[in-house]
Formats: sequence, structure tokens, C-alpha cells
Amino acid sequence: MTAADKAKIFLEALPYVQRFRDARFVIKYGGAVMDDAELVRHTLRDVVLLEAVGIQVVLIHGGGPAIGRALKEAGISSSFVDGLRITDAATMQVIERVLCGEVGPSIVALLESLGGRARQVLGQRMFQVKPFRKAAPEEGGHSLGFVGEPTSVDTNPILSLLAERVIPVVSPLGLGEDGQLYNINADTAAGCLAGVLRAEKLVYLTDVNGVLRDPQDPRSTISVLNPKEVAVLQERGVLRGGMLPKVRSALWALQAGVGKVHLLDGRIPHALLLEVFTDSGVGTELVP
Ligand SMILES: Nc1ncnc2c1ncn2[C@@H]1O[C@H](COP(=O)(O)OP(=O)(O)O)[C@@H](O)[C@H]1O
Ligand SMILES: CC(=O)N[C@@H](CCC(=O)OP(=O)(O)O)C(=O)O
Repeated sequence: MTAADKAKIFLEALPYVQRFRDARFVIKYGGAVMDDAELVRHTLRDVVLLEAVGIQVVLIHGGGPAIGRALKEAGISSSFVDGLRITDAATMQVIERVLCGEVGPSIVALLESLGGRARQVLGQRMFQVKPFRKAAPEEGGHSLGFVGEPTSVDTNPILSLLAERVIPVVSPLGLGEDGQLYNINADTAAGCLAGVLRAEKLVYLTDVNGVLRDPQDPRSTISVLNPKEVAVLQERGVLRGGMLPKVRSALWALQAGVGKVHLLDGRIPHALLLEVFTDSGVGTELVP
């Protein structure tokens, strides 16, 4: 590549850099794409770059697979309802240790080693929650234990970090009215946070290339999806497991005024940069 080619690439990014200077992006970093160390470095370097060109990046992490491994080591069995982990007291202890004590701090350390400035924000300092119920108890709906649904968000810890040009790295836990710690699905927390922060973009980085029309066929990505089409897919049972909280929280965020919501394949190196700085439509865009 010649020097002129390199300069051309920089210049092609100029309109996007101009458009997104000072814009707020919430990036949900899924546990499903955190196990490959090289890939994690690529992704976090992209995050550092986004911040360096003036985008206000808020990172919110998951960690489902790491939690699963820790629970297994502790001899605790675990199950999910519609993508949400049923959480008893012992499970909650492990989740707090893994998300707040391991995953969050390791992301912060890596961002800093890559030249970024980052700080962990414990979700329990921001998210007030109520216990999540699948349906009303009189309709036979059951409690998922200590799974929380945000009722209010204190964005001050995030806003003050953004003002200091520090990347907030949010661990998705919440506090109940009773002072109890709750497990919030990271997608749910991301959608809620993006909505409350009125983010310009909400990006979910996960281990599939967006929403698939046929979950068995990795080439069946749906490029653009609106709430009506989501309802049809849900009725057909096409959206399962971890995709359910993603799509639900994405729709909620759009309703709350988030500009654009994208579901990207975090296994593709630099998927984030491609989405932000080029016209190449990767993954799925959810539209109002
Ligand atoms: N229609 C669908 N399209 C894409 N993925 C789907 C679909 N239905 C279910 N999934 C599942 O959702 C998973 C992503 O969610 P999850 O495992 O919770 O990842 P993350 O850790 O990124 O939140 C995919 O790996 C896939 O197995
Ligand atoms: C209630 C609930 O499901 N909480 C999630 C929190 C972590 C998470 O969401 O991690 P991913 O984004 O990697 O799936 C859990 O316990 O696994």
C-alpha cells in the first residue's frame, strides 16, 4: 500500500469522524466474543480509537460464558428462561465475583494498556431494579430469583467519566429497594442505558452476524428489521435464547429515542470500525 493509499483511507473516514464527534455510543460487549484474547485486543483497540476521535463511548460488558464456567467449578447448576439466567443467592455471589471482580477489571486494564483511559462502573451504583417476572404471578408466571429489571438509572457516574474523557466500563448488576444485589442481563442493561443516555448508537457485539432468519444458517442475516418483523419472527420461534433480550432491549432503546441500533458479529476483526466509519452494512440494523 502506498502512502497515498493510506492517506485516502484516513480521508474516507473524515465525514464519519465529523458526524460522530461528541456523539454518544453505547457498546454492549457480549461474553460470547470475549474468549479469544487476540480478538478481545482487536475489539478494545477499536473502542480506544472511537474514543480518541471524540466519540463518547460507554462500554457495557456481559460475561455469560465466564459465569457459566465459574458456576460449574463451584458445582452450581444453572438454567435460563428466554435468555435470562435463573439466579439464586449462591449464583448471585458467583456472578458478582465474575462480573465485578474479574471481567470488568480485565477490560479496564486492557483498555488502559492500549492507551485508553477507562474506569469500571459497578451497575449496582446506577441501576435501581425490581425483581423480573415473566408474567403476573396469578397468570402462572414465575420469578427468576434475583434477576432484576431496571426501574431507574443514575447516569451521573457515567456522565462525569465522559466529561473527563474516560471510558466507562459498566458491569451489569442492579440494586433492589431491599438493598439486595440483582443480576441484570447485560443486553437489558445496555438497552436501558442507551435509552436513558439518549445515545446516538447502540451496538451489540455478539457471536453471530446479526439476527438470522434461520438460526442454523449463518448466511441468513436480516440486514434491516423493524418491530413488526420482530413480532413475526418471535411468533415463528426464530428468536431464541440470548437473542431474545437483545432484540427486546433494542426495541425498547429505539422507543426511548436511540438513533440507531446495530447487532454486529464481534468475531469479525474490526466489525465496529467497519460499521462506524464505512458504508458497508454489516450485521443487522434495527429501525423504529
Ligand atoms: N434468530 C437468531 N439469530 C441469531 N442468533 C440467534 C437467533 N436465535 C438465537 N440466537 C442465539 O443468540 C446467540 C447470541 O446470544 P448470547 O449467546 O447471549 O451472546 P452474547 O454473549 O453476545 O450476549 C447466538 O449465538 C445464537 O445462538
Ligand atoms: C439475567 C441474566 O441473564 N444475566 C446474565 C448477565 C451476564 C450477561 O448478560 O452476559 P452475556 O451478555 O455474555 O450473555 C447472566 O447471568 O449470564
